[in-house]
Amino acid sequence: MNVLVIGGGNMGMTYAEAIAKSNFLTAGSLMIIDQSKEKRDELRATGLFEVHDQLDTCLSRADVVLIAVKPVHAAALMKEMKPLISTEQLFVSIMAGVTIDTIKQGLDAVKVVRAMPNLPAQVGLGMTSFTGSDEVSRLELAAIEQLLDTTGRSINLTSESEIDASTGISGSGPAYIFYFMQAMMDAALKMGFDQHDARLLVGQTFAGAVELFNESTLSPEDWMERVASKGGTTRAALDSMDENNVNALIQEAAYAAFRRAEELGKQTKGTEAKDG
Ligand SMILES: NC(=O)C1=CN([C@@H]2O[C@H](COP(=O)(O)OP(=O)(O)OC[C@H]3O[C@@H](n4cnc5c(N)ncnc54)[C@H](OP(=O)(O)O)[C@@H]3O)[C@@H](O)[C@H]2O)C=CC1
Ligand SMILES: O=C(O)[C@@H]1CCC=N1
Repeated sequence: MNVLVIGGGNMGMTYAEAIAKSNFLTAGSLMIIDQSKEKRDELRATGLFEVHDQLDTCLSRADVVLIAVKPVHAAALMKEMKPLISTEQLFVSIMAGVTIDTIKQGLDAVKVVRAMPNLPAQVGLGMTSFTGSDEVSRLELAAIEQLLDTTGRSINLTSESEIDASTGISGSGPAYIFYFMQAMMDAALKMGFDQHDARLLVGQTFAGAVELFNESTLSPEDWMERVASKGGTTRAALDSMDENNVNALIQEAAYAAFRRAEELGKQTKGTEAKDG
């Protein structure tokens, strides 16, 4: 199977590296293209894949095409791709919000998988949700699942609305964790720790808590109870968060991302995306 990744930014590069380092493809069957010369030089320096400057040297050779450009660039890219593709090819888009119908129409393609990965894919701990158009066979979907799993774990969802929802949880989610970490680091710095120690205290606390959660079937709430002694320090912190409605605010943030994914879907329908 020949795979072409279009867009060698954060996610495209991550996928290309993960696929190249896995045993999923035979040597020489992974190609990547980016519009920026600087990115192409960076990609060539890895020595892991064939790097292309032009679609006409690589697109028609690909069985699977992974589209990893920003939603705002989708329309222009699809216009460029359309004369070069065939209906046998399978297109996997990781663009937030951009719907399967938009891609089918934009490319005149039939086999489309829409996927939503996340950045921890860079360290093999990615979480990707995906769904395919009716024309994608079970066998093809299973092969795509294997491809996506080179970056971590995946979940096959049944509707695009669930893909938009998962964008608000796992796609954008790593940034919420970093937001929380930044707030904890800010507090540590205010308490007098230096940058190095604040980073260690926060990083190891997150790593430990996540490990406990993943190694058990307990809920986060159960774990909170195990940390909080009656009348103790943790209860003071948790009460403060509850009084300030932090849970509701985090949920609202996740919904904001979900709604933005839906908006991007509408904006990219048949026209150029406005932003994103
Ligand atoms: N970052 C993340 O955590 C996640 C991102 N995504 C999705 O992944 C996609 C990519 O995001 P990300 O990697 O962060 O974005 P980046 O901007 O880092 O990467 C996109 C790359 O594609 C290049 N590009 C744009 N148009 C073309 C074209 N026509 N042909 C070839 N290359 C092109 C861009 O070049 P230039 O810089 O010159 O524009 C850029 O190098 C987005 O659609 C996003 O929604 C999904 C989940 C998580
Ligand atoms: O912020 C974004 O639009 C992309 C999609 C999910 C994570 N990053």
